[in-house]
Amino acid sequence: MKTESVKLVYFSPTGTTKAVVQGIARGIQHENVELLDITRPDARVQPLETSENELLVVGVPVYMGRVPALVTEWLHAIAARNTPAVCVVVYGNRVYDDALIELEDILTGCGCRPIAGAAYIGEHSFSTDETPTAKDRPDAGDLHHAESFGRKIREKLDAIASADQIPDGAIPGCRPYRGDSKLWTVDFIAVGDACVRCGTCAEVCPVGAIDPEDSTAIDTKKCITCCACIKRCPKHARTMKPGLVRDASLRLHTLYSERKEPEYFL
Ligand SMILES: Cc1cc2nc3c(=O)[nH]c(=O)nc-3n(C[C@H](O)[C@H](O)[C@H](O)COP(=O)(O)O)c2cc1C
Repeated sequence: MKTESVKLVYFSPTGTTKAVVQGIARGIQHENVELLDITRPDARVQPLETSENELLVVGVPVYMGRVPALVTEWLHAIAARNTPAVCVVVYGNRVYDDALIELEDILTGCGCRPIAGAAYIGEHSFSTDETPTAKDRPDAGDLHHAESFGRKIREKLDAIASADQIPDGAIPGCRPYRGDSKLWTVDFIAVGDACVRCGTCAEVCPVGAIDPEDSTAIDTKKCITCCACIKRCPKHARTMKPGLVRDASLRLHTLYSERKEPEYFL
């Protein structure tokens, strides 16, 4: 089937999900690719409308084995009409549990026809230089895999005349979903003297939890512990205080150091 465009939709506070879906898009090789980055709160105001003539690629990170609760409302509101869709989850080398089938269910529920799914590995949000987990992933091998997955999606689309011919259910998973969509409410970010109040942290925060005028003022009720502000601080002024998140970082580093590989389902 012919598609007029590919829409790449992603939520990606620390950039690994974005890198993966862009890799997939390179493999799909469509001349008309539109990016819809829903990481920032202002990008999740307008609902998305799509038609049968488009291919939707939706990528989210795995949070506690689930699709991040923060984006489910926006995803549920997508207005699709038989739109072929690719479901992509990116996880930090621990587990993705049922996040992929959850994403498939959400997209099916709003009128999409899932054509493929994949789980990739990205550097864990809680990874630090001292306790790295899946450091620098997706790496060249992962991105090569993503491009090859993209080519396979294209071949699958080329082999059918319309979205009605997409066969059901290649994506594995259980219902009710494992994992827990409830995140921690925790005061875990230390701001050091190197901070120059440039405001980058507030800009990259996906939930508006940081005061743009005072980067030490963090609303812990809004914070989703994504660590974008830590990882993207140009002065490396933000670190983890001792406690829940730093302990988790050490635990992940200790227990999940064995490299996992991407998987796709077509
Ligand atoms: C609150 C939270 C929960 C997470 N839960 C999981 C998980 O259950 N399994 C896992 O392997 N990685 C987990 N991660 C790690 C992210 O899925 C991973 O780092 C991903 O690559 C981040 O995507 P991004 O770079 O697009 O933000 C979690 C990260 C955060 C912030």
